[in-house]
Amino acid sequence: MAAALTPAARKRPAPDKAGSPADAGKKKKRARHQQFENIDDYEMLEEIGEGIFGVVAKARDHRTGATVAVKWIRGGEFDQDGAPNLAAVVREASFLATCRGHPGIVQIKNVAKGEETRDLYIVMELAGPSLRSRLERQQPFSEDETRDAMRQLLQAVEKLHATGTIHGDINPDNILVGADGALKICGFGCATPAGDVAGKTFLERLLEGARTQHQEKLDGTTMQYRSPEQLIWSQWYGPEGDMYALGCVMAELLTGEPLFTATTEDDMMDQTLDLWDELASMGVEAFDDVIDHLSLAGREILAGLLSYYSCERLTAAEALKHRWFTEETKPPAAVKPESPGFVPLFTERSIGGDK
Ligand SMILES: Nc1ncnc2c1ncn2[C@@H]1O[C@H](COP(=O)(O)OP(=O)(O)OP(=O)(O)O)[C@@H](O)[C@H]1O
Repeated sequence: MAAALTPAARKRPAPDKAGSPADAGKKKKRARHQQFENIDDYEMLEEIGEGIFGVVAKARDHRTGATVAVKWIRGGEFDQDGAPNLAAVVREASFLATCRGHPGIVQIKNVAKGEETRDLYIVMELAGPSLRSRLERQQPFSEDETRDAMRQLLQAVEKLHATGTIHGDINPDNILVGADGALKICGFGCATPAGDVAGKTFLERLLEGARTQHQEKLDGTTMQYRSPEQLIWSQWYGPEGDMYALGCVMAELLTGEPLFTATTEDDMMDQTLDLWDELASMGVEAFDDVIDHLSLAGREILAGLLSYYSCERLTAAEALKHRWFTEETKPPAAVKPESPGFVPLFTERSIGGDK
């Protein structure tokens, strides 16, 4: 069994000692907290996540008393004009808005702009904790739990892809787990429109030069969940990259450990090629050593998602029609559409500046 499928010796975070890097991080977060409290309508309760484009915090909406999640992107952090921020936020908010109402995608409530600071805020429903923290705290998922989780994720990704959106950064940090086990995909900072690449094979994309837009954001994606084509030909990746990431997530649900543990792009490529080699030579038996509690049908899904060639990879719609989902003995939980509870987007209003 090659390294790619060996359960990872995942490194736990170092103990939080005074003066350690973790402590320095906390001080940084506290400083942000003080500034965040200056926002008129939202009282910051605690920071819950951080991406390259902003901080996500649990916050209380003073007007309604509701607890929400606010992604705060500081104005001008990436450009003196602040223009790239605005474009990125509008794009991220638009992707979320397009999918609103789907239970598997975190609901956007509002977008706001601080007139003085030019900070931008995406207000969302609060969900979570993240699947990453669930996996770190509890046992790996059983096959039934994995099937339920994968069904929800595939339905959400089917919706995303149907709207022409590539998420681009699906990983356990960007999957939130509700108290009832309901999963929601968040973290749309690297999302991109399928645009020119939609409906084309990978080869057609290469020949026609049809590139995925905004590929500059690939650096922000989580390397251990990148598909082979994202690793090699990053400008031509399509929605299939999300399917590969879902394969990585599925393996992690079953083992409790990340499928790939590479820390450099070269290592990641080596591990990706090892997996390709194993799947090519052993087929679904490639998973025997690490996933002993998965039926043949489940292994077919896993192998179909982790196919090296993007054109052979299962789409979300195809995966959902597979017998692993359709022939299970237990009836699937009904998925009810959610009321978006939506406040119109881009109602620009001042939410206070630095006072
Ligand atoms: N609505 C939410 N409720 C609870 N937690 C959230 C919510 N949205 C995001 N998070 C948490 O905050 C983290 C960072 O979110 P963010 O949207 O910044 O991620 P990202 O898109 O991966 O980063 P970036 O936008 O910088 O690329 C997520 O990984 C998630 O764990």
